[in-house]
Amino acid sequence: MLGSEAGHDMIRFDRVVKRFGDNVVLDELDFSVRPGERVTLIGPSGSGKTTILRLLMTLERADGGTIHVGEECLTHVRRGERLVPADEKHLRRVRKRIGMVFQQFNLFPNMRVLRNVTEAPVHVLGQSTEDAERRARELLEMVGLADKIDAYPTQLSGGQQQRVAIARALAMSPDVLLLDEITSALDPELAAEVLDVLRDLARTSDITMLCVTHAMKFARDVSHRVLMFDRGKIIEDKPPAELFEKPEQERTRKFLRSVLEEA
Ligand SMILES: Nc1ncnc2c1ncn2[C@@H]1O[C@H](COP(=O)(O)OP(=O)(O)OP(=O)(O)O)[C@@H](O)[C@H]1O
Repeated sequence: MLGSEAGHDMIRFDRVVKRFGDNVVLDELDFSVRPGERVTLIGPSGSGKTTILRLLMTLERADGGTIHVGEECLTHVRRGERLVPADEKHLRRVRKRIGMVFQQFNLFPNMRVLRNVTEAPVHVLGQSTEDAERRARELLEMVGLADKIDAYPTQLSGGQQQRVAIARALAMSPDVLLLDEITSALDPELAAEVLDVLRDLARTSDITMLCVTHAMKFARDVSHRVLMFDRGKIIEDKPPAELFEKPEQERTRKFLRSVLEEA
């Protein structure tokens, strides 16, 4: 399925297969996320959650199936009547539409905060420095760091660095924001600051978000849907209140108990 046939989903996986050697991590996985929806992936370590985000970032290639982001197919391009695997040029174009925030902030250490946020809009999207800086200041204000624009990343706390990373991802005006365990490297107090920013973002914008987290409170407060993964398959897909209060599967109950014990 390609282009407009993909319908109205913002993210769509159709029978996606991903293997690492003999390890079949995703086995014909289907799922979709609608525009503006915030979806959280939960599940035990090794169940394939990060692999899904990496496929969307085109950091990994699928071994089978198709992935769409909006109208764009990430996995294939059409050549005449044929579908062929997407080439690097196509991937570069699609990648711009996807924002990602990682556990380990990954800021440019030699650049001040403002430049961290303007770098990609200027060099990848071709925005003027003036426009990019205006937008960066707005975003840094939104994440509560208007007074840190001249600081270097090492002068900031982990929570502040992560908030810069969120502003940096949003500066590209992505269609989709992917968040991979973004609070796991932070102390609870700093994690709370980051989660507050995301709660605000969820309240004030209609950006589509796909998150992997062990922070169940965040999943509950921010998501429209929570998908429980086990061994590369979705075993429950429900609004958070329902999933957390009335999990149907024993596997989900066991996982939720283990996460609560850790907290
Ligand atoms: N680059 C790689 N090479 C080989 N195996 C990999 C690679 N990346 C992931 N895997 C394997 O794929 C499986 C799924 O990993 P993935 O990181 O997606 O799980 P996860 O659900 O995100 O786990 P966690 O909660 O620990 O981050 C694991 O068995 C992992 O060992």
